Amino acid sequence: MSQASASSTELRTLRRVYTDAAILRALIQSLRSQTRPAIATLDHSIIIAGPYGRGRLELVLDIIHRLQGDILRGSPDAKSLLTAAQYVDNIPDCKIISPITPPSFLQFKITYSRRPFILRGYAKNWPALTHRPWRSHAYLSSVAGPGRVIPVEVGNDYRAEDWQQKIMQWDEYLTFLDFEDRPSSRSNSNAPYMAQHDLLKQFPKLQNDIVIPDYLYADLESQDFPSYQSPANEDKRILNAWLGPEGAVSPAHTDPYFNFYAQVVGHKKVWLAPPSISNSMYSFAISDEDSNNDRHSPSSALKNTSRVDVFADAEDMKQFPAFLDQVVPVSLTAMLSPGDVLFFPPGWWHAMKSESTSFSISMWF
Ligand SMILES: O=C(O)CCC(=O)C(=O)O
Ligand SMILES: [Fe+2]
Repeated sequence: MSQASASSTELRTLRRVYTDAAILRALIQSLRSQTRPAIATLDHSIIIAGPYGRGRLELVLDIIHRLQGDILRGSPDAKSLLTAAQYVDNIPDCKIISPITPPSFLQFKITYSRRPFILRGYAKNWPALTHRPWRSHAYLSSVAGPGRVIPVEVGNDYRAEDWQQKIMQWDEYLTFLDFEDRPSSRSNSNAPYMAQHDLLKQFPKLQNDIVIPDYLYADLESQDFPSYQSPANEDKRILNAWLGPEGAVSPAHTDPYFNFYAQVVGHKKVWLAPPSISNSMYSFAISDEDSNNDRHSPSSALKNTSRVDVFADAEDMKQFPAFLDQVVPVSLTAMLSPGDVLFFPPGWWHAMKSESTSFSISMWF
């Protein structure tokens, strides 16, 4: 190594140490309610150090955005800042999906709808997050009334052999989950997952608790997305609820719709990759072509689902070299907190993992 490159390595190390020290300092300041000094500390890391390090710019901007939200709301939300910070090294080699301020209807229609983005806190004033809280067991039980049943998924995730769908009592299901007003003493990570279910149709009172974003009426130019399909119902949109325990996973897959995905309760880790890398996703469709006589040949329902566990360590992904080479460098990730809304276009690969009891609403259009 030459003298010159040794010193540029040192410089990079210094910039990285400065950046990480600034992030830690800002978090401590925010915990002491020194919100403006915390923003200044983070700005220093941008001005002086770059900031340097994988995902650090996105993280610094995200924390600033949240701190500014705290100033506007007048209350520091140190917990959500810590969640963002803890997250940074969770999934290596992924960029963080940019959080942006809400675009205008036209900006969304013309440019923003082409790529994933996150609107932090966009849904924070929904009744579901304020006075009719979906984080309350008592409220969720009351909107249903007694005797109601719902479909749940049991087993690791829908690729596993022991995976099944069952119908169970809504009230019984709620007792498996930790809610703010009824913390359960037992670990709930083996509870079933109520995934992709039109709960709002079943319990219509819940429809008053959310607000459909205007963006859903943007009538997007879908020819740029070859896999796009218009939802085949009158509303031209499909709403689904996703309620599950910590650890509930949806493996990487694609859907043919645009998606606004709102996080209402708890935290959810999301992973995304663009349609262009589909050939490196080891989907079950490709495995069907490769092996003629696979007795576990999955049904065509899995052809848009990957065999790779995208949340696993790189070590466990060695059997999927094209994924490591082609997908990992372009994949994106984020942690959604209550009130955050994620957007992504049709054909984008996505996987989700609940970090706590989590309740989300997807809006396909
Ligand atoms: O929340 C999840 O587990 C998956 C959500 C999803 O796949 C979707 O909204 O299309
Ligand atoms: Fe999906």
